[in-house]
Amino acid sequence: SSSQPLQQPPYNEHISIGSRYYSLLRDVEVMFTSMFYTDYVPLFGGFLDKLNGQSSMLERTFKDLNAVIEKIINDHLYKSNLLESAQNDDTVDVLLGLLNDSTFPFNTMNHIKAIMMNLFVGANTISAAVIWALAELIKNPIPMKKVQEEIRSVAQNKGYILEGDLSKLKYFKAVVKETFRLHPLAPILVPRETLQKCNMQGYDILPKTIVIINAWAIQRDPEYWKDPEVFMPERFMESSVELKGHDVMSMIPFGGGRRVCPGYTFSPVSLELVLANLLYSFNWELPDGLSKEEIDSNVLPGIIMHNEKQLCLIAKKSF
Ligand code: HEM
Repeated sequence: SSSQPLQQPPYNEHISIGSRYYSLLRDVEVMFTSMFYTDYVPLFGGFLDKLNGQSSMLERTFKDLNAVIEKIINDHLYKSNLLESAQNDDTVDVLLGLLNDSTFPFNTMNHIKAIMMNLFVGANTISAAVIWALAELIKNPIPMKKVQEEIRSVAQNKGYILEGDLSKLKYFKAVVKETFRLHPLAPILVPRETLQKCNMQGYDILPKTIVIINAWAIQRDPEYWKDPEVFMPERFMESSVELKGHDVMSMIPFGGGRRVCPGYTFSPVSLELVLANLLYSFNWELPDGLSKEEIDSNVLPGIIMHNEKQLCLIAKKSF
């Protein structure tokens, strides 16, 4: 990360967060999983990365990301000079409050920028999960009907679903799990390095070997899942399988162990609240001329699995 001091306003005026935000998110996601020759052939790889444009793409993406993060930080610093009360503090205000706090080990501006980058990349997961769930439900009208009936009977005429309602939505929770099973958002977990020699299925794995874990394949393994390609939330109704990654052989949408996704604690609730309210408030239909067979399950390149073609549905107010 950059060690340059933050710029004073007016700063980086060419960056309008609104216009660059979404394309930057995509570029950052792609960069995270791009292959760089220099990682494998340190001597000549840099030259090849320059030749194929990877290095300049990385530099440009980093520069823009840094500029967006600095703009957000500056806006917050400027705002907190105007407002004395901490009443409206958000995550960035809290992080800035830790600057130079000697009791906190990650207290420099670069640490704060790095934490913000993690949040920035993580933020796109919730919307991706909502879209996968809606795509599966529109393709499967029986689960769609069942889940909407359950949500509407719990919410009754209240007009919305609150966090406290979620624990009563057993079938809905099964829909969420089934969505994560078929569409793990980060299918190739964070790479691991072996500490000691081990043997897996007859293969000797030496210490310091990079191991890639394919959650997508694990969650569609016919040895653990009946009809693995079929969207069938019922499979989770009587099952003790959780999202947290205790069942490493069958279900790890948030990874597991020391590198488990730190968003695990709050992401499921955020996603469930958004999805449950969308299913409660609207009936969903395909636009004229589009059949459910045409809904795309292909994914874009990058660290998070997004549909290649945008999902386009018609929402009709249900009450
Ligand atoms: C539905 C939502 C999400 C899913 C399915 C998801 C999934 C994952 C997975 C599978 C990993 C790799 C874990 C491993 O290798 O064991 C991961 C890592 C990570 N996630 Fe998430 N994530 C989600 C939301 C978020 C959010 C909202 C944030 C940030 C606010 C976030 C931040 C991170 C970070 C920083 C890592 C890297 C952790 C490390 O390397 O130690 N994630 N996530």
